[in-house]
Amino acid sequence: MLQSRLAFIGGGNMAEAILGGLLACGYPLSQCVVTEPLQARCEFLHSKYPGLQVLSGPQANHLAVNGSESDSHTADLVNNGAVHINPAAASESFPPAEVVILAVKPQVLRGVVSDLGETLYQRQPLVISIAAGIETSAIARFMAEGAMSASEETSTPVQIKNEDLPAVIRVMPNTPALVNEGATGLYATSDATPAQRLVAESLLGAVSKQVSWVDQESLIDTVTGISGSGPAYFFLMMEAMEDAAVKLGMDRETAKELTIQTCLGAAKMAQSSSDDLKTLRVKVTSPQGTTDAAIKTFEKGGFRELVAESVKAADSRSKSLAVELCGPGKDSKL
Ligand SMILES: O=C(O)[C@@H]1CCC=N1
Repeated sequence: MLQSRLAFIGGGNMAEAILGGLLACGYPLSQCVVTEPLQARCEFLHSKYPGLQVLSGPQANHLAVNGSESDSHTADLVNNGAVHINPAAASESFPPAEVVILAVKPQVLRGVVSDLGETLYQRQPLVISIAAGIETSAIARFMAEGAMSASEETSTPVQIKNEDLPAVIRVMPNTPALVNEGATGLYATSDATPAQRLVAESLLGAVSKQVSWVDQESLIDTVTGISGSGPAYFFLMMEAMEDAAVKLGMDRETAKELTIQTCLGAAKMAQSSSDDLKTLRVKVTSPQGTTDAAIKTFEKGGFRELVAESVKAADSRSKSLAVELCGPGKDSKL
C-alpha cells in the first residue's frame, strides 16, 4: 500500500478503526497523526498506540496538516496552543499531511473545515470525509470560506475557485470496520486523480471487506441507508429474534448465541454461494414447513415494504442532514 502521510482530524471510533486497520496491515505509525479535542480520548489513543502523534488544542488541526519543518517550529506551535499528548514526540519535526481524513461529526464539520480552509488550500492534500450527509460541494465551500476569510486579513486577498481547492473524496464506512469487516462506499469528485482514488480505496480497504465506488454523489446517501446504518438493522433483527425465543421459554444467553451464529452463518453462506439471495432463502424453506410459516408471517406483515421504507428514511435523512447543516443550494458552485 502507498504510505502517504496521514492526518486524522478527529480521533473517534471510525478514525480509530481505520487507523487500527492500517497499522495491522503494516502501515507505519510514524506516518500518522491524530487530532482529538477530548483529553481522555487522547490519552486512550496515546496508551493504546504508543508512539502515535496525538495532538489536541486549538492549533492541533493546523499542525497536523501543515507539519512542522523544524523541531523548534513544532515546539513553538505546541507552546502556542497545540497540546502534544506524546511528550517524547513533542519536539520532533514532521512533514505536512498528504491525506487529511475528516473524521469529525457532521455537526462540527463546517467549523473544523472553515478553520482549516487556508491550510488545506495552501497544502493541497487529498481530503477524505467520512461525515454522514455532508456533500463534497459543501466541504469545498467551507474550505473556500475559510481560505478567503484568512486571505481578507492580508494585503493581497485572493478569490478562490473550486478548481483551486484540494480534491475531496466522500466515503461512508460502517462500524464493523472496528473488527475489520467493514463495508464502505466511496464517491470522488472529478478533481480527484486516479492515484488519489487509489489512495482512498486502499486506506478504507484496510478495514473493509467490501469497498464500492458510486458514480453519483446522491448514492452515498443510499450507501448510508444500506451499509452505513445497516449494522443497526441487523442488531434490531437479532434483538427481536432473541426476545422472541425468550418469550417461548429459552434462556437469553442461548437465544443470543444461536441468533448471532445464525446471522453470521447466513451472511457467510450468502457471501460464498453462487446462488442469489432469493434462491438461498427458498432452499431453506420447505413447502408447508416451519420456515414457510415464518416467511409467510413476515410477508403478511409487510416486511419488505417496511425495510424499503426504512432504508429510504435513512437515505432521506442523510440528504436532509446536509440541508440542515449546510443550508440549501448545496450543489451551488462558488
Ligand atoms: O446514524 C448515523 O447518522 C451514522 C451514519 C451512518 C451510521 N451512523
